[in-house]
Amino acid sequence: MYLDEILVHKRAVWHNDTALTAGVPQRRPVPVRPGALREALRKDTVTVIAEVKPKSPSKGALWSAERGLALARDYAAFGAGAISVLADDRFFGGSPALVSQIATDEQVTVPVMYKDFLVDPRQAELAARSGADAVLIIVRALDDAGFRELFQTATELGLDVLVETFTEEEIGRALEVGARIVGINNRDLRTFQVDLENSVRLRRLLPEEVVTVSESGIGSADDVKLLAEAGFDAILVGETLLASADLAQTLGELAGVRR
Ligand SMILES: O=P(O)(O)OC[C@@H](O)[C@@H](O)c1c[nH]c2ccccc12
Repeated sequence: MYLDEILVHKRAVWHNDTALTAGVPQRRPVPVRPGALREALRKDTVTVIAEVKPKSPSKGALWSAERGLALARDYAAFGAGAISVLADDRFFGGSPALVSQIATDEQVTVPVMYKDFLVDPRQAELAARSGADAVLIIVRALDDAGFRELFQTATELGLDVLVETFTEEEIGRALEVGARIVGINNRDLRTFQVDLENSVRLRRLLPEEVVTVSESGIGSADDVKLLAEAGFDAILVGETLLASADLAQTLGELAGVRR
C-alpha cells in the first residue's frame, strides 16, 4: 500500500510543521496565470506534460535533481506544452525549491505544475509561492471535505488544478467539485501496476468541456495514438523521457500526434 504509506508521511510532516520550504520565496515572485495550464492543453495535437521526477518508489533513481532545471529547459525547447515537477522529496527526490527554480526560470515559458500529494491547504499556498501555475490534487488521497477545501484554496490562489482520478467513483467526485482538468492515472498508486486501458475505459465518463489528461506508463507514439482516439487532450509523461537517449527525438514523436 505505497500510497497509504506516502500519505501517512505527508500528514505527519504537515501536522508537525516540518515541511521543507527552503528555497521558496515568502511571496510569489511571478504573476499568477489562471487558466494557463488548461489553455496549454487544448491544442490540435495531444499536449505532452513532461515530468521532472528525480526518482520513484518503483524505479529508484531516474534523474539528478541538480540537473532538473536543465531538463525542464530542454523539455520546453523540444515541444512539451507544460512541465510537471515533483515537490515531494522523500519518495520522488524533488522539492518545493526545485519547482520554484523551474517555475521562475525565464527560459521555461510553458506552464509549470506543482506535483505532490496534497493533504493540507498550506501545500497549495506553498505551490502558489513557488511560482507554479497549477497543482495536482489526487482524489484518492482525500475525503470529500478535504478535497473540496483543497480544490477551493488552490482555485482561489489562481492556480489551475489537475484532478487525478483512477476509478469511475473518483471521476464522479472530481466532477462534483467542478474540476475542469481531469487526469486519469494508468498507474495504480497502491500496486504500481500500469494499464493504459484504464484511461481508455474511463475517458467517456467525462464531458466535452472538461480537459482530459492520461497519466503514466506512456512509452510510444502508438500509445499516444490510442489515447488520442479515446479523446484525450493531453498526456503526462515521465519515465519514457527520463530514460531517453535522444530527448528531442522522443519528445518530438510523442508531441506530434494529432487529436
Ligand atoms: O513516469 P510515468 O510512468 O510516465 O508517469 C508520469 C506521472 O504520471 C506519474 O509520475 C504520476 C502520476 N500521478 C502521480 C502522483 C504522484 C507522483 C507521481 C505521479
